[in-house]
Amino acid sequence: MQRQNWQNWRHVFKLDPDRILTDEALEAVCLSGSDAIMVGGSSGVTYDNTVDLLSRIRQYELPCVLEVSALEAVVPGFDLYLIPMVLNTGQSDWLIGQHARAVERFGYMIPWDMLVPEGYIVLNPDSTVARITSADTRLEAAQAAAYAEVADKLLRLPIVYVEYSGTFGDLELVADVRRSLGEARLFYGGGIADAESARRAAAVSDTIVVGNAVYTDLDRALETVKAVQERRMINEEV
Ligand SMILES: CC(C)=CCC/C(C)=C/CC/C(C)=C/CC/C(C)=C/CC/C(C)=C/CC/C(C)=C/CC/C(C)=C/COP(=O)(O)OP(=O)(O)O
Ligand SMILES: O=P(O)(O)OC[C@@H](O)CO
Ligand SMILES: [Mg+2]
Repeated sequence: MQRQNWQNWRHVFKLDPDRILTDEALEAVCLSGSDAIMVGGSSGVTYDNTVDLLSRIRQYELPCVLEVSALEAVVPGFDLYLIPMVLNTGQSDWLIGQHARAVERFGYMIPWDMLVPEGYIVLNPDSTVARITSADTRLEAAQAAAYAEVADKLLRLPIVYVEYSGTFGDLELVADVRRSLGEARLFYGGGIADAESARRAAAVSDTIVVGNAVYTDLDRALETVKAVQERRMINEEV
């Protein structure tokens, strides 16, 4: 069980149970040297397609965590469960309402030490996640940093996730968010498609998340792992 290690992750691939990935592609992803696989998506995620993807990933040794986006698709057998809470949503359901219903439903079955909450700041207005959660994506850097500070210092969430799903984000904003954090780790996701974008995003965050590129240009997606590892080696030498 690898559940304690998430704080050291520098690179994660996010795989969507609702999208098709060949066995060869999955093998390349799982043997790439990435720190973990996160299973998740904001739509079309079901119990069956999540079980299917988990069982395929389990042929490999790397940690596999579920980012819960739908109550009916919570599947046992993952190493950890990441629980998104959208900080800049217009509807409290996506901040805490669905969570309360999950607790009503799963009750005493919840292994709390396997759950890690993530404070999401959703910033691409054209993403499915922004539409579903009615996120206020027009935040200035100072506003995003303030949300992050609340998450870190007041709510004490261990992860702040700057989510630009589908597009490469404003890295100056991301850097401002990072400066506002104390204990929380900063996850960045959105539009990382090659070594260069991975390097740039990794310079202003703790963990980078690569999703779409796996499905659109796998070879370049795989280069993102090496880019982050090179950076890690340089940091360890300094
Ligand atoms: C025994 C055992 C294992 C029991 C299970 C214990 C457990 C884990 C219980 C659940 C506890 C709990 C509190 C659950 C929360 C339930 C829930 C549904 C919360 C809401 C989460 C939320 C805010 C979802 C909104 C969407 C979101 C933020 C999804 C994250 C993934 C994401 C952003 C994907 C990218 O999406 P998109 O922009 O759409 O990109 P694609 O179009 O490419 O997909
Ligand atoms: O799909 P991309 O744009 O790589 O984004 C990754 C991840 O942050 C999505 O939740
Ligand atoms: Mg999806």
